[in-house]
Amino acid sequence: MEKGTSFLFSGLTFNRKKFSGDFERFKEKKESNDLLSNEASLIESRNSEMDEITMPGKKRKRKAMFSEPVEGFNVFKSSKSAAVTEENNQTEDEIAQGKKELYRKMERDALVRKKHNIHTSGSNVPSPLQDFAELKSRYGCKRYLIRNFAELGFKEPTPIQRQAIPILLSGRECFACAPTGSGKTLAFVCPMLMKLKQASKDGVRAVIICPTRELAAQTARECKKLAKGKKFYIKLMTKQLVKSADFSKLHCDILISTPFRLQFAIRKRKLDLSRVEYLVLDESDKLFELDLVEQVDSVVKACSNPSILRSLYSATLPDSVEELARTIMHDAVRIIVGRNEEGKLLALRQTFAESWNPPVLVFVQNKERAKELYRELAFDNVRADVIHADLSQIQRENAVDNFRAGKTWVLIATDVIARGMDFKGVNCVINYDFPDSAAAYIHRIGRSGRAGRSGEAITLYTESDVPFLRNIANVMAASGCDVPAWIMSLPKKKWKKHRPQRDAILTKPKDEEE
Ligand SMILES: Nc1ncnc2c1ncn2[C@@H]1O[C@H](COP(=O)(O)OP(=O)(O)OP(=O)(O)O)[C@@H](O)[C@H]1O
Repeated sequence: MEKGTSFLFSGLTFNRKKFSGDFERFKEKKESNDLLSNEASLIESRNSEMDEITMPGKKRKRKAMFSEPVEGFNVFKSSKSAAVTEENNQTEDEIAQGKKELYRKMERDALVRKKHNIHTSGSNVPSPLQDFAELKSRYGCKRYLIRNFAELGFKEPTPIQRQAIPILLSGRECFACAPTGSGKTLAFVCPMLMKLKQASKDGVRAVIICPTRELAAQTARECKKLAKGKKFYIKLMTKQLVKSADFSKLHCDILISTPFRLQFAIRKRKLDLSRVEYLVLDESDKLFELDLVEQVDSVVKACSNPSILRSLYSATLPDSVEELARTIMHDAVRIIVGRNEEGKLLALRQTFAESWNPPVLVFVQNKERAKELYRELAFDNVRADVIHADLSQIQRENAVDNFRAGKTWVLIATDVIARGMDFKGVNCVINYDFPDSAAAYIHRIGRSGRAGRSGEAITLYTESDVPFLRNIANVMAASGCDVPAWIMSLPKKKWKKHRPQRDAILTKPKDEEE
């Protein structure tokens, strides 16, 4: 999955002739984009200064410089001294100053990305947000939105919000991979509200497609909360609406729907999506699965406005999704946030904060990780306990007794220590660390729903586990799970005790450790 293909969407292969229409429209957008603040415009104009400085008649040179992946400090790798020409009227000092400022900005951006574990690829990626206040200073964000963030208790943007919002506000398309619960909804709703500015009666202007009705309803609720105080027409495509609305008269700024209902409305009810300016595909990995992809495709086609801005969000980014994304997007930026271990902790926290059904048994790879996870959950007031090999037999038995008696709701364990222990009435098993064999997987999930009761099993995985996903797919399918098609199409791999080196389970930044 991680390809290190930093030149993805970089524009190196951009065919100007073929996409001349798009090229023109991006140019237009840039000129008419009145949301860009002074600072952003300054950056834009500086970039175009560099454009002129480095490349009169030498476009490749400029591309090499701006296509470099802006990650870590690699940004300076290919920065070459600029050629000075007679054609521009700048002095060498001015050019040097401009370059210096540009490098400073790139360094600042790289630091923010590094701190928040944001990885981007694509050309000329807009700077990530340092805080919500920048939305106002850089993009002229209206007060109601900032006020709503404060009322909802959002103090600072989450990593995906830091990077996706400026990209979309700069008129660029993006596809983003960020863990569950990382605030993706706000990441696409905020720029949408800012760009739409105010309610209009010009037909549907923005569409958000979600794979399930529940998610669509939740997104509509979030959207309304974020738009509070501003009269936008935000509509959820309910069964009622799809059957009875007169779509020719429907006032709708933002329409949120499943692909099925949208496709139905387009085909049978003459819903016109030709004016849609923003299209969001949420949970795109699910949307691109076989049973939905055709419906999604017809919606994407119906959104025929040539100036449309598309963005795509997902908690996983399998190659198949990335390939499909590429077919519908132009010069998009790829954002990957909080990959791996960090994402797992976030997902677990969200599960415990939202909907869960204790008692829950959580499996990790070794005793060190069991202790680390226990320390993290202890902060969240989750009634958790842990059993590991450093505890005495009595301590372990007490932990299990408390779990059985309902005094603790979450028990963290390793495979070894859990072997032979009877955990009756476990409602959910969470494989926090991917099992190291199919037998371990069966053993773990067999702990839930015993004696005829139904149970739930959640398995979290990171990139290093992906090659082994297929190995548990059959067991998942046999226990009634809907296994995504892309997992079924992976090759089976020999297990060889899959216990990868994982980052520690730790939310405290490393530089704060004593
Ligand atoms: N900047 C923020 N600060 C604090 N909380 C936030 C912020 N942005 C969003 N949230 C909250 O975080 C929670 C998760 O957000 P959201 O549902 O958008 O995540 P998600 O990435 O879309 O997850 P999922 O994949 O499950 O849909 C929500 O309760 C939301 O209100």
